[in-house]
Amino acid sequence: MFILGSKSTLAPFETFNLSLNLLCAYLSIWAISHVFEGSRSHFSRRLKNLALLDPLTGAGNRLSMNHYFEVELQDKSQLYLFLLDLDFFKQINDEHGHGVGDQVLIEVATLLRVVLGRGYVFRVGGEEFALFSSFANEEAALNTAEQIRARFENTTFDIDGLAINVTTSIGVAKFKSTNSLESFVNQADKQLYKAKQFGRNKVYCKFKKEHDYETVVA
Ligand SMILES: Nc1nc2c(ncn2[C@@H]2O[C@H](COP(=O)(O)OP(=O)(O)OP(=O)(O)O)[C@@H](O)[C@H]2O)c(=O)[nH]1
Repeated sequence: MFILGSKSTLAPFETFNLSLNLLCAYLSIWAISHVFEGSRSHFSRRLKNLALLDPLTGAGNRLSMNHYFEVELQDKSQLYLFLLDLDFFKQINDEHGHGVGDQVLIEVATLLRVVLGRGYVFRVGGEEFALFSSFANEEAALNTAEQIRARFENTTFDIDGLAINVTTSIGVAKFKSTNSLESFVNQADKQLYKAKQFGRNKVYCKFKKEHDYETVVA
């Protein structure tokens, strides 16, 4: 009580000095914590990217596909999955080397993002990609898958002066309310298998009648 009630014995200059010191200390702590917080969030972003992105192509990996499907995606009612695999990719590696193969994969991922537009691209295997997007109906989904197939057929990648052509086989699946991610992927995988089996550079899906393939799909 005595101390609280006592008059300050500090001279005005000392009071000013003390306030200045306190202000400096406060600003220093603020600046340090600010820098620390900045680098902490930078590293946490980098860690997240390392965990969720394929380091070669920058596309999402399997883990981010799971997160996207299970957590982020709210409305799956019009969802379609294109499972896309490059045809005879081993030949590119064998003929031009793994480095060129890597560059092709980077170009492929970029082209997929461009052609798909709104939608998500994940690299789920060496030369296999999973594309998720919503469409108004089956025809629209199939048309887009076919456009992607045709785009690859008509694109020549320039890799360090080498002209590289690669085609794709695509299996398409439409989401059903009973689907888990695994069963959804399996559904598309069955169609991809058919596309490979029946000649590659093709789009297959369950909801398209077999006889239509001759006319619509290459
Ligand atoms: N350059 C490169 N090649 C990869 C990578 N991951 C997988 N591969 C190669 O992809 C090739 C896949 O070969 P296969 O499974 O025989 O498939 P494919 O030659 O595309 O033939 P189909 O799929 O049957 O049309 C192998 O040569 C793998 O080494 C990668 O990250 N970089």
